[in-house]
Amino acid sequence: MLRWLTAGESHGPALVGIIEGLPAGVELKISDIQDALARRRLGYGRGARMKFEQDQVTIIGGVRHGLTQGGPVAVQVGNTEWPKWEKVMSAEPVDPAELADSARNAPLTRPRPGHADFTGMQKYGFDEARPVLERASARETAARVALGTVAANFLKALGIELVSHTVSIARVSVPEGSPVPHPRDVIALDEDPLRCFDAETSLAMVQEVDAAHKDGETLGGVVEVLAYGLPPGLGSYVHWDRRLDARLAAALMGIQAIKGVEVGDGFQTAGRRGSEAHDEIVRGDNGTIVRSTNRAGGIEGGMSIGDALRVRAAMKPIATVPRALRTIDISTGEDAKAHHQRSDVCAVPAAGVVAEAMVALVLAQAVTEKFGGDSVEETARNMRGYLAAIPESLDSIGS
Ligand SMILES: Cc1cc2nc3c(=O)[nH]c(=O)nc-3n(C[C@H](O)[C@H](O)[C@H](O)COP(=O)(O)O)c2cc1C
Ligand SMILES: C=C(O[C@@H]1CC(C(=O)O)=C[C@@H](OP(=O)(O)O)[C@H]1O)C(=O)O
Repeated sequence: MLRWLTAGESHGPALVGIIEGLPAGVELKISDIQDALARRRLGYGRGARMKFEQDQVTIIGGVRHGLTQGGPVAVQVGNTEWPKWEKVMSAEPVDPAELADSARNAPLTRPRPGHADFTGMQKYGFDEARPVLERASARETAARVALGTVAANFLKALGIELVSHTVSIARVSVPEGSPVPHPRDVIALDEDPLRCFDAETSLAMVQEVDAAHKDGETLGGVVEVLAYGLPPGLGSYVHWDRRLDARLAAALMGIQAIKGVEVGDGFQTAGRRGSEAHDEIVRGDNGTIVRSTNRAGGIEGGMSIGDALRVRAAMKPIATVPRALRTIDISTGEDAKAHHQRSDVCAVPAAGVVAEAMVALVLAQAVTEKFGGDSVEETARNMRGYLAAIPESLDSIGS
């Protein structure tokens, strides 16, 4: 089984990710991970930290001469700001006198609504929020994107490719029925300030972010991830926790600030009549069986159907609102304004890159389950054998 874990704090020395269960022979270079991390830093509306902090990537194990070896792959993403935090975040005990004048170490006793701060303090028995926010912070998503790169490289070797894009920022959305991007569009997408595939909508999104910034506000939005080249039959209908849609939903909901997930047309489908809700099975031009539409987002019965996969995730507005929200100072019991130093106005484009990484990890897990293999060649051979044995495979419309 493919599994993965991350460790590390937002202002610690580094984040670490480990992925275990991938076959040998997956191509992986440090620059692949650096490129993915650079994409995660993009996006109009991100805060000051993204400008000065760099992600320092080291592959600690599992890769030799650019190829995975079959063992766990461990990646470290160093925080370049660590020297400023060395005392505050030291793993070793520190003499309190050394921290007495440290503004960075000032107790965070005004928990921010919308964050893990207050309940985290109650649950773990802390008298301030620093230990909570250090791990709850979405800085951790850098490690997930690093691991997602390994998964995406594995999938690519099997002809499966992913792309993500921004569908809406606050109330500004791409028009319904707009073209969806393909992985070949990723350079154009990354050049767009909001990773939006529709230039006109992107301009309106920039204005929305500017207006929110001016008003001391923050914004959320919706991202979409597409995967092309999937074989039919990943996941299963036989049990709830084998369903591919359920596993994708859990992975997407596991991203900080994601509050809703849609598969295909999702909530819109609920408002349609049955005859307009599904994807009819018809003969394509070359005689193969195809779908007339892709409303289901490439999943039926908890399984990939061989058509393009399409999932969306809705992000709430950043909770550290400059126009600070009401809270209680836990040290005094008095009414107060929530702690605020700096923050992103909008991190939706970055969330799209993180969502892409999570989808890549879930798909890689489903592929290894279905096809096994200790080398990529063995996995590919098993997949080819399976596809050859399917009497009529699907050509995907729109891929
Ligand atoms: C890529 C990304 C960047 C984020 N940046 C910030 C930020 O700068 N400030 C902030 O308050 N929250 C930020 N968040 C969101 C918080 O981490 C999140 O709202 C918090 O963990 C609580 O959300 P939850 O209730 O879903 O866990 C970001 C989330 C993501 C995915
Ligand atoms: C550091 C990252 O995102 C951070 C996520 C985050 C949060 O509360 O989730 C808060 C901000 O950090 P800080 O409070 O130190 O300014 C973001 O910059 C990153 O994405 O690499």
